[in-house]
Amino acid sequence: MTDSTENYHNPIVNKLRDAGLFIEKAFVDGQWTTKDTQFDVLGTVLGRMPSLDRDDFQAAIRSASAAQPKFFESTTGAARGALLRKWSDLILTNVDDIATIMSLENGKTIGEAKGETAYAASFISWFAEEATRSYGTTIPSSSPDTTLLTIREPVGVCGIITPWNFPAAMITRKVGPAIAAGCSVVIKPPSETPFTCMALVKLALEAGIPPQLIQVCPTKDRAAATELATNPLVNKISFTGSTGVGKMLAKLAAGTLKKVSLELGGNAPFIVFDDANLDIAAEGAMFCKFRCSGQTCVCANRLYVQKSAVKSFTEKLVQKVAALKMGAGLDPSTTQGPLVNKAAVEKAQSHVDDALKKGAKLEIGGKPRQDSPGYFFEPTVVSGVTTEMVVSKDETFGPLAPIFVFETEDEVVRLANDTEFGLAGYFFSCDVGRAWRVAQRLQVGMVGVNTGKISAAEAPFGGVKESGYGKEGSLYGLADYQNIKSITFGNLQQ
Ligand SMILES: NC(=O)c1ccc[n+]([C@@H]2O[C@H](COP(=O)([O-])OP(=O)(O)OC[C@H]3O[C@@H](n4cnc5c(N)ncnc54)[C@H](O)[C@@H]3O)[C@@H](O)[C@H]2O)c1
Ligand SMILES: O=CCCC(=O)O
Repeated sequence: MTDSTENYHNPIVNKLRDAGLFIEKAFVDGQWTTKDTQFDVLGTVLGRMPSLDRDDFQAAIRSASAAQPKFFESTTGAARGALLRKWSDLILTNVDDIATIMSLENGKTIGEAKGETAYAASFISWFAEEATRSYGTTIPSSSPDTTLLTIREPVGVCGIITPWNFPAAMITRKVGPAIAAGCSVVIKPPSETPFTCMALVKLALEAGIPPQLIQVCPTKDRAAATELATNPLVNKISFTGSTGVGKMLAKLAAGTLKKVSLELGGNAPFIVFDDANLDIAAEGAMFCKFRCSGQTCVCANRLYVQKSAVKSFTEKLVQKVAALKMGAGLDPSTTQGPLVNKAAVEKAQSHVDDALKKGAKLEIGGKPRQDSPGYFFEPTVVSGVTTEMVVSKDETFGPLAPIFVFETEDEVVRLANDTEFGLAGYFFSCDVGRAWRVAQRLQVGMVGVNTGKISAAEAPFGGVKESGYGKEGSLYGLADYQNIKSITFGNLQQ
């Protein structure tokens, strides 16, 4: 192990204004550290990271546990807010470098990467404000002899595990409220995209956040990462990722009854009624289907279009898809970056093949492409899709827009809800009565009505059913990192 933050010869640093933001190290107990056991990020194209083991996780947890009470006891909400505000400002000042690192490790376009960096910073600045609004209550007591009130306390040490598709925002949406509440965190960043996380943490230190408060344990050893779910010193685990891994972590966390937040997979319905503005609907579909090349948990997975609108909507969508341009994320003319890996391309292909085999029609796209390095799959639209096809049940997590036809409102609501997932849902209609009805009837945590954009720091983010539990961002996000303590005061007068 070493305490050096020096950076060296990796060619990526030539693309950065501040080469020190590219860090191939872990951050444990206030030290930048490395190990002999390492893993490649993007093969060997980008860099290497130390792969931490269970002992390292335990050391990080112990250090975070020792630091947390000191931090909470020595800071007010306003002081924690000031630290977070400074961190958010530093992220925005370094947006170009962070976006460059993110685009290189994730593949998303530089425009999207800058957008995500601003989105990531917005969670920190949001929770900087929330830190000062952590109110308790006074409660009318049922007994004349007592006075009852509540205060909010940090849960303690939070284990944080996040996916590669939003290398910055999934981390700040958790770390922002954790620090606002007075918690410490041990982060297991995604092994596909650890470098964005390290840059963010370096800026957190520059902002003055105490070193032991944020620990980062990159690893390829998934079993070691489960220490965050089992170690008794960890009080909460917050996970974003697939439903299978989320369920496994929740079971492990039950052993010590940790508080658990789970942001899991989706299978979002996207409904276009025949009274919708079809141009707005097609625009919404482009955003929420093809953002991050279809690799977001809130991406539309099933597009239901009412029979009389299907021809016109499909034409509009195909025309827009034809204008997309695949390529390297750093090329400013690129609108679609590569998928995360070969398996992602194979999954998209298998969903297309299955649909076509069962009678769907290919409108555009439909195959892998290899014009530049990376795993590309053409933005694809398939029509005539039915419930027998795999894509009606399984999240593609890729650039495939499958169009189903429906006839009535009742039918489409039933179809939309016919899934074990319940993260996001979208629909387009100019009928106010229908808008209110359908918004209530969709079994999801988040609904977009006449818009495909539902994500913002102020909007409660989270799902129902097997898409998980807990709300991130918004006025609810801080509470997930706090315990409410009730204090009953006995009346001292006889
Ligand atoms: N609801 C949300 O907010 C949200 C946001 C982004 C992604 N997602 C979901 O995430 C999934 C895609 O991400 P993914 O493929 O990286 O998910 P994943 O579950 O495979 O991985 C997520 C994180 O968990 C880690 N992990 C994986 N297996 C583990 C194990 N056995 N023990 C400990 N840690 C483990 C990974 O290394 C990564 O850091 C999709 O289903 C998507 O819908 C949900
Ligand atoms: O992938 C899921 C998160 C994306 C978002 O916050 O909009």
